[in-house]
Amino acid sequence: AKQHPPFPPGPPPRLLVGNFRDLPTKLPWLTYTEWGLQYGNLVHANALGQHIFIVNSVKTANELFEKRSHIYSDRPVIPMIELMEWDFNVGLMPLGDRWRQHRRMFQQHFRRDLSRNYRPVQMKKAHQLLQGLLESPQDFRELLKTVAAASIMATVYGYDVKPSNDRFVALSENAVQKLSESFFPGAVAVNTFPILRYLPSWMPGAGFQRFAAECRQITQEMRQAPFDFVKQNIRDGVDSKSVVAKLLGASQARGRSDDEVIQEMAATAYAAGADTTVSILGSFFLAMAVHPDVQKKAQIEIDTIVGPHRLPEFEDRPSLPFVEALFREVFRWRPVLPLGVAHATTADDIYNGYFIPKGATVIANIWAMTRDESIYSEPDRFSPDRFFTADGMLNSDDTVLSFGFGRRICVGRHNADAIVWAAIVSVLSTFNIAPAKDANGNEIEIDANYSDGLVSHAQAFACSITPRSNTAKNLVQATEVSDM
Ligand code: HEM
Repeated sequence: AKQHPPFPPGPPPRLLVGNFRDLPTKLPWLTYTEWGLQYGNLVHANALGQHIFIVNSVKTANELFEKRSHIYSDRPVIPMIELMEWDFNVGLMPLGDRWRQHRRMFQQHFRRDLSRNYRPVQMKKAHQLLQGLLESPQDFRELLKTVAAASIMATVYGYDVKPSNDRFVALSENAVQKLSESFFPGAVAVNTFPILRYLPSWMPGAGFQRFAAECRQITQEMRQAPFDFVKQNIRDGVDSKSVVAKLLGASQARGRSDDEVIQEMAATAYAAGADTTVSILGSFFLAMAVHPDVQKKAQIEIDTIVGPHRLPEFEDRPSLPFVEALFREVFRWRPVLPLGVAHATTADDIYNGYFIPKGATVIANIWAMTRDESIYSEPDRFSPDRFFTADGMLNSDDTVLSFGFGRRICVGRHNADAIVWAAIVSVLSTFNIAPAKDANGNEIEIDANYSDGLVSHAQAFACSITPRSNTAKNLVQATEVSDM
C-alpha cells in the first residue's frame, strides 16, 4: 500500500472491528462532542474498515465542506434506500447528473428571491395555526405537524391540507415513517454510518424483502396521488401557481415529459421539509415555556412595532431585531439534525497534515458547533441576547448552521426560514406560552429530553397556551373570517 500521512486523532481502534463498539447509539452527537474536546476539531474513527470523520468546529466545516466542496459533497451509499425506492430523494442521492437535475429543479423554485412568492400562503398557514391554538391548545404538537405539512403542500401542490386526517399527509407520513423504520436495527449507528448495512448479521432476510415491497408501493402512491391532483387542477384551470404546475408548464413548453422527476422532487420537498419544521417549532414552544422573560421581551418589541390592531407581516421583519435574535437562538439551541446529513468524499485529501481518503464518511457535528464556547458562552443557556453587539445592534452571526454546508446545504432553507419565522412571530404576538399547571395549581416542570434519530425532536411536554388579550383573540378570529 502506498504511504499516506496519518489520520487525525480519534478513539483508539480495536483489533478487527476498529471503533465499531465505541460508536454511540444514544444521542451520538453528545459523545462526538466529547471526542471533539478530547481529540480536536477533526476526529477520525474507523468502523469495520469504513473511515468516518467528525467535524466539530465551524472553521473546519467551512474549510472542508465549503472551500473544498469539490471533494466533500458526495453522500455515503445506502443500499437499503435503493431497495425501498427512496433513492428518488435528492438528499440521499450520490453526486451525478441525476442529483444535479433534481437539485437544479429545487433551486429554480426555492431560491431566495422566488421564495418570496410563497410568503402570502405561508403567512396564511401561520394564521391557521393561531386559529388551531385558540380552539385546541392542548393539541399544539399536532397543530405544528399540520402547519409544517400545510405550508409545503400548499406551495408545492397548491393543496390545502385538512386540519386532521388529511389523505395526502397520511400517505406521506406513512412513507416517511417506513423510511425511518428501515433504519433499524441499531438505529442511530446505522443512520450515521450507512456502511454498517453491509454487515452480514444485519442483512435483511425475506421479511425485509416484503417490507421493502410494501415501502415501494407506498412511496409510489405518495408521489403519484398529489401529483394527479395537480394535473386535474390544471385541466380544470384552477392551478397555475404551485411548484408542480409551474414545472409541468415549463416541461410542456419544451415539449418534454418530465412527470417522473417532477413527482420525485415534489415528494422530496415534503419528506425533507415537514418533520424538520415540526422539530424547530417544537423547540420554540419549549424555549418559550421555560423562558418567560425572553418571551415577554419579544412580545414588547412586537407590541411596540406592530401595535395591537393587526398581526405581524413579513415586512415587519427588519424592524424586529429581538424576534430575529430569538429565531436564531432557537436554531442554535436545538439544531434540528444535530449531525446534519452525512457527506462523503470523492477523492483523497490532506487537511492540516492529516489524511482523509476517498470514499470516507464525513459528518458535520452541528451540535458541537453550536456548543462552541469560544463563540457562544454558556452554550446550553437559551439567550437571544448573545446575538447583539455591545452597542445593542444585531450582530452578523446570521448563518443558520442547522441547514448544513456546501453544495449539499439545505436547498429549502429560504422556505423553511420564512415559515418558521412566520409561525414564531404570529404566536408571540397573540399567545402566552407557559408551563402547564397540575390540579393544585402548581407548575408542572418541563422535561426537556430530545429524541434520537436523524431529526431530533423535543419529547412530548405539556404547556399552557392562552391568548394574550381579548384584542389578540379577536385578531385571530378575524383571520379565520377572511380566510373563509
Ligand atoms: C427547519 C427546517 C429545515 C432544516 C433544519 C433542514 C435541514 C437540512 C439539512 C441539515 C440538510 C443537509 C445539509 C448537508 O448535507 O450539509 C438538508 C438538505 C435538504 N433539505 Fe432541508 N431542512 C429544512 C427544511 C427543508 C424544506 C422546507 C425543504 C423543501 C422545501 C428542504 C429540502 C431539502 C433538500 C431537498 C435537501 C437535500 C439537498 C442535497 O442533498 O443536495 N428542507 N436540510
